Amino acid sequence: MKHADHRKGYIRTITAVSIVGALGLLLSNYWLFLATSAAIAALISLSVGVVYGRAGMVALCPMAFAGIGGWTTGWLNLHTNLPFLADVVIGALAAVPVGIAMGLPALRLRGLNLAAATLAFGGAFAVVAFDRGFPGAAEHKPVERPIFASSETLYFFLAVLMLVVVSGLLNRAARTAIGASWMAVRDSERATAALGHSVVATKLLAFAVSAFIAGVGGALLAGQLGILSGNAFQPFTSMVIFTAAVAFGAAHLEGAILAGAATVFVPEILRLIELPQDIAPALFAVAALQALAGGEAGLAGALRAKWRPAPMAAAHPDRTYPVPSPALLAAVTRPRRVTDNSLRTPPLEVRDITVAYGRVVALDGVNLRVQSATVHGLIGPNGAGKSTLIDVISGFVSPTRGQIYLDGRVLFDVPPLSKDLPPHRRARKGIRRSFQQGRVSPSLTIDQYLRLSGARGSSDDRRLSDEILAALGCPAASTPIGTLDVGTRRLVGVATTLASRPSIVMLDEPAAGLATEESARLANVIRELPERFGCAVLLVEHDVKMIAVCCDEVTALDFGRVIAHGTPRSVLRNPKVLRAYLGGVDQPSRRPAAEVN
Ligand SMILES: Nc1ncnc2c1ncn2[C@@H]1O[C@H](COP(=O)(O)OP(=O)(O)OP(=O)(O)O)[C@@H](O)[C@H]1O
Repeated sequence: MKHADHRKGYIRTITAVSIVGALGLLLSNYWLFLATSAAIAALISLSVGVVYGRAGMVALCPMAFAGIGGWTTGWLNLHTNLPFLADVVIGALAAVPVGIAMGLPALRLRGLNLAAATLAFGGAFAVVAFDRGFPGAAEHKPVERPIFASSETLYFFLAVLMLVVVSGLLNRAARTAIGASWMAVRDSERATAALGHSVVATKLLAFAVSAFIAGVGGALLAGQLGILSGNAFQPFTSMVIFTAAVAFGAAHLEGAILAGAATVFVPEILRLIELPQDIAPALFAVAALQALAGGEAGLAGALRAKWRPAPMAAAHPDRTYPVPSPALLAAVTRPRRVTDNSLRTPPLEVRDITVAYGRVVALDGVNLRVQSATVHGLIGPNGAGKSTLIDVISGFVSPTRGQIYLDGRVLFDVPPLSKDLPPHRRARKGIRRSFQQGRVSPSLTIDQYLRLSGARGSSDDRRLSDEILAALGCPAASTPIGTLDVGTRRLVGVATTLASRPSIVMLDEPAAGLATEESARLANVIRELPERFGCAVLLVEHDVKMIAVCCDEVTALDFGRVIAHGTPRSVLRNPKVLRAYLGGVDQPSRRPAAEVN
């Protein structure tokens, strides 16, 4: 299989090199000039592919970043003796701080609002910086090309080489946790943070990389045209590149090439057949809408799905799991300090947690302790405060009062000492959770998801996580998550959580939406987690059967207060719990915050 893949790869490479070589040698200077423009436009489309295609943020200012790259390269070429390629790299780097600054609105804005902000930024930059003229324009001093790329043919080869190098680096990045975090943040920011990644850093890095790539495009444009004009970097050009990138799917190299070629050759063809060139942007906009109707991957994504169908998950009808090896158990269980006292330290304890959403008191002085290597159930009717408690522990909601202890150490304390760690830092400390809506990123393979979780760093980590996948009956790591059924995705979520060696695993209604049979299988897995992997589990579930089967201890909440705690049997028979689930005339109404004390 691998051999066949290698052979296909060689054939593709030889074909591509032959086509580029033939174009370079056979085309006239005029068509070569256009082909070079297309390669540069493809590079700028790749930059859109990073920030939109991968990270899902609508940024309409790629030409502003390209303009900074072009301006800086022109200035360096005019005023220093640095080699051309150094000018290009420094020019692209100059776009990075502006890219990061442009990423700041993306931390708060999304969709149309972000599009409007970035478009306005591109417009302002064009007026303030580019319309005043590029270096060398006033003196009519063009940027000097390097000797190795002095002719149109050689410059075309240089532009194509840059495109291939940048695309290769992006493909490599896609296989790391950073690349996976871009895709994950597009699917769910909360889930990305819960896996230990800062959403702020992930988004800003996507903007920085995108600005760098567009900056390389602008720098190459400076070498191609010699003297740049502000016309090339207007917001309208940004929108044309963006729509073409969306239509063709510029997250992939082939999509970026098609987008680059379309933005250059479609207007040219329209001119040759004596139609107005201005039709081209409208055509791209229609194509982009068409592509968005079929998903966000564009034409290239759709063709990839057709020609390279994702491997389907191997079926695990009976899910009989191999017993984990002692080495696996030792590796997964967090090393604890070996004193008698620390052996009794509960992995998670919350005291007096109080949360109010305006006048609604969601949690009112909740105390809960999850003992080492146990499953602790958290039950209660709708609105009892279960998810809020998990949100508080994982850092998504700040309580007004209370303390959280992780492995006996203070994680959060209000008042008097306020220690508040953001969700991604809590995840790195060993608090891992799932979400009610099941946010295991469908854009990633299991392997990428494990990387995102920090569970594929070393070869030992890889062996461990593969063994955990097998132990839970999950498919192989290369399987795309998008091809898995809901139940298997949940198991992948649990496996990923375990592979990151957490102190505490919090599962928020893992059986929601599962068929009875799937739910029973999942219950078996959860019940065995402490024994098989030595971890502690906090399980929020409405499925009473699952609670009875899985849990060592249960805490029941109602109206944000603990109404019962003990063994599953005692809690599930407790009259207060029965009343809370069945409702009744003696149910207290939810009291406003002002009345709590
Ligand atoms: N963001 C919010 N703003 C205002 N009120 C909220 C918010 N989130 C939750 N609440 C309220 O807090 C209370 C507790 O909600 P929570 O989602 O924690 O309950 P739950 O026990 O998890 O319910 P379910 O079983 O339906 O998921 C509810 O009254 C809910 O309406």
